Amino acid sequence: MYIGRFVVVGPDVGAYRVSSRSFPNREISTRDDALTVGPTADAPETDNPYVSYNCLRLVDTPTGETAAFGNGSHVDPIAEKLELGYPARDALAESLLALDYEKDDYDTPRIGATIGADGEALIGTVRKDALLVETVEEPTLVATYEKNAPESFDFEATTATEAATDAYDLEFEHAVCAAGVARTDGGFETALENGN
Ligand SMILES: NC(=O)c1ncn([C@@H]2O[C@H](COP(=O)(O)O)[C@@H](O)[C@H]2O)c1NC=O
Repeated sequence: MYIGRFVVVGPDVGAYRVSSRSFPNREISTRDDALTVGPTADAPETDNPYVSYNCLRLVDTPTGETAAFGNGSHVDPIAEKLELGYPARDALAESLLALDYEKDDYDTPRIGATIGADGEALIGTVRKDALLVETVEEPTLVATYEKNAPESFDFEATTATEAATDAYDLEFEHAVCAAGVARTDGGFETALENGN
């Protein structure tokens, strides 16, 4: 089954996977406190505005360090609102709604998630027909296609590295790269899996 990009979160560990039929020549790289999706050196040029972006950011908020991740440029305003002290629900809902679903051939939804220092985790999506933002108590997945509403998901990773590799290895078609994040006693850890 092809479900496109997806996030899994719950509550202490999260992952974001790029699956792509159209733009497989991409990888995740680390830049300061962000993980960034971009083209590999051999990727054909594209003017598609939706394929390069920060997919994960760690930010200091008034309630402690928080992770924000998702499938596009909305990750930045989510992170910035968290830094300003917005509740995660509001940061997700306002940023998803402001940027809205992508204006491409598929009306691709935006998806995102947060994990706070206090263990609070949320997941959300904006589709052409809905805005959904939920608190997560157990591992939960939302994807751009097919599984386009948050659903409980069996995800046993406990570290950032496991989260990235487990997400990358899931059977959903056209895996390209994945990011993982985990809350530890010493703060957040991140990891990436580019399949090479
Ligand atoms: N975030 C991404 O990595 C991303 N990759 C592709 N898209 C969008 O989704 C469309 C379909 O891509 P695909 O056939 O690879 O699922 C692309 O034309 C592009 O507009 C993306 N946008 C949202 O998921």
